[in-house]
Amino acid sequence: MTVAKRFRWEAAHRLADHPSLCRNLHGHSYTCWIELDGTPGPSEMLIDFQEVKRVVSPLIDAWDHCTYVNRDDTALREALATLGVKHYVLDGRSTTEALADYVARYLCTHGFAMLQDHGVTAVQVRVQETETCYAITRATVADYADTPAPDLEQALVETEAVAG
Ligand SMILES: Nc1nc2c(c(=O)[nH]1)N=C([C@H](O)[C@H](O)COP(=O)(O)OP(=O)(O)OP(=O)(O)O)CN2
Ligand SMILES: [Zn+2]
Repeated sequence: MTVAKRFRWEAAHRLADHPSLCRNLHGHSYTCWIELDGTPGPSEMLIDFQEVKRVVSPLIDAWDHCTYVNRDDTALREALATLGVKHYVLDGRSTTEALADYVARYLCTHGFAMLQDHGVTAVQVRVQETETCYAITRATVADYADTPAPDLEQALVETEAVAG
């Protein structure tokens, strides 16, 4: 059985080393489908969608109306700091693939016990960046037992003046 929950957020980013338009700062209305695989128990519910939302929402809230910035992109980091606007520092490029992997890692680490308790064995995360492109990553929950959980507080830079 596979069940799925959708999330949405708005964010800006750039791929600084991209040979074409994507090197410019631009924005996307991101959509993310999280699919969870397992066998429902006597409750006829594999996992309550609200539990998935409880785990993933802090990440989506951190990402909504942020600018993703690569830790190595010092020019953009300085500009964002000067402007005092919300941004989220990634240890690499803000590609659709990287964001899908990040969501999967976030869910499978912060939600590890919850997923195991409900017998969720695997997740698929699909992040859609534009109408014409998306990335899907597949993760086996048991593989994340010793994986460090992403730390939102370290990655999110938000000034009081712009916090929602
Ligand atoms: N494999 C990847 N390729 C590209 C990524 C990515 O994350 N993974 N990202 C970009 C850019 O961020 C861009 O925003 C999206 O690119 P693209 O699909 O080319 O966008 P367009 O709106 O120009 O696409 P249309 O062809 O007009 O639909 C680039 N590549
Ligand atoms: Zn883009």
